[in-house]
Amino acid sequence: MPRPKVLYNVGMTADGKVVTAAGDSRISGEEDLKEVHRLRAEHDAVAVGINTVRKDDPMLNVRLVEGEDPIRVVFDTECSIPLDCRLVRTARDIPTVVLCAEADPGRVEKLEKRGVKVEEVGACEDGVDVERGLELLYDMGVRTLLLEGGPTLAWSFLKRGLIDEFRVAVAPVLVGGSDALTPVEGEGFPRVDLGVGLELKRVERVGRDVVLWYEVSGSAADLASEHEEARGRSS
Ligand SMILES: NC(=O)C1=CN([C@@H]2O[C@H](COP(=O)(O)OP(=O)(O)OC[C@H]3O[C@@H](n4cnc5c(N)ncnc54)[C@H](OP(=O)(O)O)[C@@H]3O)[C@@H](O)[C@H]2O)C=CC1
Ligand SMILES: Nc1nc(O)c(N)c(N[C@@H]2O[C@H](COP(=O)(O)O)[C@@H](O)[C@H]2O)n1
Repeated sequence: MPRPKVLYNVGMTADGKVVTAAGDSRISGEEDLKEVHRLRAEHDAVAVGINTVRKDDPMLNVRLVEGEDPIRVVFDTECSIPLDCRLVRTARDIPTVVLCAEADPGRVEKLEKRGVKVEEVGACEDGVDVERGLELLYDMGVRTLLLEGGPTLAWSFLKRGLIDEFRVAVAPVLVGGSDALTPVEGEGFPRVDLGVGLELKRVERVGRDVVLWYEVSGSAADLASEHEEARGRSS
């Protein structure tokens, strides 16, 4: 089934954290934030997990550069999104979709009255059925999706092979914290060679940050065997 192309984008400290243990996620510098808004304008939709909504109360719109707002999508298993969060409060002006596993009809009514579109797509082991959710977005006309996190939702996409590109802005700061989250959380792959392989496409300095732009190129195990084959051919 067709699905949108997915770019996962995060701001990360030089020691690999996307939020401090105390909950501060303002990591990217001003220039990179402008780039993030440019990316939002270039994508049909932007998606986050419900914890990011709970912690950051984000807008996910385009306001630092000229451009159109993308559709805002929240993966929210039980349709628990707060009615007073900014996404819901602005849903009449900016298309906002909540993808849930199943929802109480009273809850759906409250959200839809406020302009939010609620879609029940069923469950997977991690929460909302991500594959079905992406297919539904495709059916709605979404061809490109900017995944903005958080790391728990990103793992759910990654382990299913649903991330096509990864862009990370590395900020020149160290924050430490063994409880501070990294770009991808979840259970993780047990071995490096089973991880998702990346190919570096671009490195650029954006203000004070360094941006690394990767394409996903299969599992690290696949890449290792291709590399061995190429070595065999050249010897
Ligand atoms: N620096 C950066 O660029 C960014 C930082 N962040 C930070 O990340 C933190 C939030 O990340 P995190 O805690 O990982 O939470 P997420 O935002 O990834 O949300 C995860 C939650 O989404 C719900 N969910 C629904 N369907 C799925 C699914 N299929 N797979 C996984 N989760 C699903 C679950 O909650 P439920 O079961 O309740 O529905 C789950 O616990 C915040 O502190 C935020 O500031 C976030 C984005 C970017
Ligand atoms: N790329 C990036 N860099 C950071 O430093 C960030 N904190 C984020 N966060 C993402 O953007 C959301 C906030 O968006 P608004 O400014 O409210 O529009 C936040 O919730 C994360 O998804 N991204």
